[in-house]
Amino acid sequence: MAVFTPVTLDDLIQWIPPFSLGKALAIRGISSGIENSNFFIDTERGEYVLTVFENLSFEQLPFYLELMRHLAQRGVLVPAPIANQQDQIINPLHGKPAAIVTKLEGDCQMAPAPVHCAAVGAMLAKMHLAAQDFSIRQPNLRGLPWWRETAPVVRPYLPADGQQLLRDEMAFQEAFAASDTYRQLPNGPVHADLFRNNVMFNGNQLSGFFDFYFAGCDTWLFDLAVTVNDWCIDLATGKLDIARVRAMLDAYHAVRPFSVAEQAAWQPMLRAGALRFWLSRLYDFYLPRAAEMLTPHDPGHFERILRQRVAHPAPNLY
Ligand SMILES: Nc1ncnc2c1ncn2[C@@H]1O[C@H](COP(=O)(O)OP(=O)(O)OP(=O)(O)O)[C@@H](O)[C@H]1O
Ligand SMILES: N[C@@H](CCO)C(=O)O
Repeated sequence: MAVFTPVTLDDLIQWIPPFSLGKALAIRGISSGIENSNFFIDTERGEYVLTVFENLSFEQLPFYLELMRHLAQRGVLVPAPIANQQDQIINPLHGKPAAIVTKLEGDCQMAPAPVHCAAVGAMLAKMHLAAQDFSIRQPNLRGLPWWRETAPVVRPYLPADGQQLLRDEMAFQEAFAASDTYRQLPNGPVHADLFRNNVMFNGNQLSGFFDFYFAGCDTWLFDLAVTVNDWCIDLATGKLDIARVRAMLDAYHAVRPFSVAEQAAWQPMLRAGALRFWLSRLYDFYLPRAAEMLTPHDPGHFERILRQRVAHPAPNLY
C-alpha cells in the first residue's frame, strides 16, 4: 500500500547503470512509510534503499540529501546517498525525483532501554557538531511561524480545555522565542523528527538515523527535546522515565557540553517539542490531505505530553 510509484526490476535495470553499482538483481517494495515509495534493491555491489519522492520536488530535495551526504562523510551514522558518474544524487525516475542510499542494518528499537537512549544522545550531539559547516540553510518548516498559522486552524475542533491549553502555550512559546535566553541557544541543521521509528539498531548498537525529511535549521536543544519526548517516556502517560532521560542527556553532554542558556531553556523547550507534534497531529487528524490512506497519529498523545511538561519539571540537562 505504501508503494505509490511502482518500479519493476526491468525499470531498475534500465535506470541504474550510471551509479556504478553493477547490475540490479532484485527489488522489493517496503510497506511501511506514508510519504514516499521506498524499495530495498539488491545490486552486484550489495543492498541499498531506493526512494521515489512523492511530495518533495527537485528544488526542495538537495537540502535533505546533501545534508545526509555531508553527515555521512563526517562519520555520522546516516544513510549515505549514492552519486552517479556526474556526482548527482537526485535523479528522475518515472518523472519523479529519486535517490539511492546505503541500507542501515538492523531494526527500529520500539522499547528502548537507557543503553539505546545513550547511543541516540551521543550520535545526536555528534550530528549537531558535524552539521555546523553545512552550507545550505533551510529553516525548520514546522517551527514557530508554522505554529502561528496552524494553531487558529485547528483550535475550533478542540473542546474548551484544549482550546485554552493551546492559547496559553502559544502565548508562552511566543514569549520564550522572544527572550534573551532563546537568542543565546546554539543552532544549526537538526533532524527535528528523531522518533523511535527513525533510528536503526543492530542489537544494542546504533546503526543510523534516517528519514531526514523534516530536517531544517533550528536550535540544537529543540532537536533534543523532540527526541527526549519520544525516546524517554512512558508511552501510555507521557511521563518522563528518569533513567532514560539521564542516559540520553549525559551521553549528549559528554560529546557536546550544554551551555548555561540551554539549561535555562530546557523546560520551555520540552514544551515546544510537545506543542509542535500536538499541532501537526491535530492538523493531520482534522484536515487530512485528500489522498491520505493511513490512520493519522493520535493528537491526544502529545496533548498529554504537553500537560505533563507544564505540570512537572524535567531533570536538569547536566
Ligand atoms: N536507509 C535505510 N536503511 C534501512 N531501512 C530503511 C532505510 N530507509 C528506509 N528504510 C525502511 O523503510 C521504512 C520507511 O522509510 P521512511 O520512514 O523513511 O518512510 P517515509 O514514507 O519516507 O516516511 P514516514 O516515516 O514519514 O512514513 C522504514 O521504516 C525502514 O524500515
Ligand atoms: N513523528 C511524527 C510523524 C512524522 O514523521 C509523529 O509521530 O507525529
